[in-house]
Amino acid sequence: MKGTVFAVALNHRSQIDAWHHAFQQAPYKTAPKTAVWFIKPRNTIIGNGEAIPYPQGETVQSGATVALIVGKTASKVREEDAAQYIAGYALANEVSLPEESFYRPAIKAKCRDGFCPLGETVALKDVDNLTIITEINGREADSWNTSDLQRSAAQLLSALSEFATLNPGDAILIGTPQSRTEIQPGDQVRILAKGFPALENPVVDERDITTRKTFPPQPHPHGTLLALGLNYADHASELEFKPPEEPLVFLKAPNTLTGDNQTSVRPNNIEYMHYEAELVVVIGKQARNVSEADAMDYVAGYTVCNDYAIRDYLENYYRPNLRVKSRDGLTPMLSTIVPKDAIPDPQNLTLRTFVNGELRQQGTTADLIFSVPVLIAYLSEFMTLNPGDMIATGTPKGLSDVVPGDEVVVEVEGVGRLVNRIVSEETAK
Ligand SMILES: O=C(O)C/C(=C\C=C(/O)C(=O)O)C(=O)O
Ligand SMILES: [Mg+2]
Repeated sequence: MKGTVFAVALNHRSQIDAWHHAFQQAPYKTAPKTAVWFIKPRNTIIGNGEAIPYPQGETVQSGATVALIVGKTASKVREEDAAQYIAGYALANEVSLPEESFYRPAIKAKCRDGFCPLGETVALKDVDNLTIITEINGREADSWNTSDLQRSAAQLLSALSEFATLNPGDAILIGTPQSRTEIQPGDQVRILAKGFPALENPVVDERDITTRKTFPPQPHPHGTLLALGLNYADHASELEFKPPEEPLVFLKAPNTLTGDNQTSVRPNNIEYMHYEAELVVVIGKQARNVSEADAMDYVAGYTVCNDYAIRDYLENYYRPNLRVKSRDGLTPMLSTIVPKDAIPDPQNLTLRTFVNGELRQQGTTADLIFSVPVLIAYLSEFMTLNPGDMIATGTPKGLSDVVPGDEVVVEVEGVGRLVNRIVSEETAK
């Protein structure tokens, strides 16, 4: 799979029923109004026949589904035109630990190594009434029909392309029912649907997997972009949150990246477009189960990003939804990496944001709740970090709204200074 694998949560009617009570809780007290997106990063993707690694002591659930495969660059596509942008479909398995909450992106449940088997692409016209069967060790364990989805594949492509340009090879997993099939080491998981070759994967205790997928050491910015929410206590309290007890990690797709001296679009009819100055750590060497003490050996260097958020679009589900944080061009990042050795102490750098020359945000990485080594140890405990992967470490207090015409400069001491200008949707056309 050469593209980004997007996935949608809560798209099956049985999930809406099962989570009904949770949706009524504060602060939103309503079901999600828009599709709830997340990403299956590159460490999760495996092919037909490859082993699904089973993390010891966890419950693992198979989630048979279909992936829509994008065939042509798609931006703001209408539902009725969606078919022109679809190359075909492939069977997929959205493997997950049980979903205990839809409040956070559940990276630990969904983004483990090998948790997204993907089959061969088939040029089918649509998958709107497709029965998907899961067999475990040759016996049928589950069956569901795509007609029970809330949004069809065409509707999903249209909704996602509204804020994220999709490229050929990108995929969208169209959803799974609430009930999933538990799998165990030694199981053979087979997914079947009419018109598709079977997708078959053995489940293997992850301690028995000796080879890990490597990726070419692509230059920044093509790795997986992980980002921290609320990693500075002063910023958490500014948003009226308690500081987190565990890192709150979410993912951003490549469509959101742009460079220095570029423009970013403020959507019409919103109130909160917030800049976020962040130190970005770039991984230099494959990291899995790395201790805090060794973590810095895996760092190539540092760069700077502006993790813009359209906070109007926050919903209380898989927060923050990609619609808030992964919009086209809304993550400016410097293309230069300052080597690790040039920054003796990444835990003592000043971050600043200037809007039209006025200092609006200032903080120091000394206030990071979870430090760089802690984050690398935390992530590598359940996923392989590869060269080129990036960790945006979060932003300190000092958010304010920015509007078309504003020049926004974010800087991290010793690492760099990144300039961006805000434009309106009309100017961007
Ligand atoms: O968006 C929010 O309200 C908080 C948040 C993410 C915050 C950051 O990106 C950050 O602190 O840098 C969230 O995950 O909900
Ligand atoms: Mg941020």
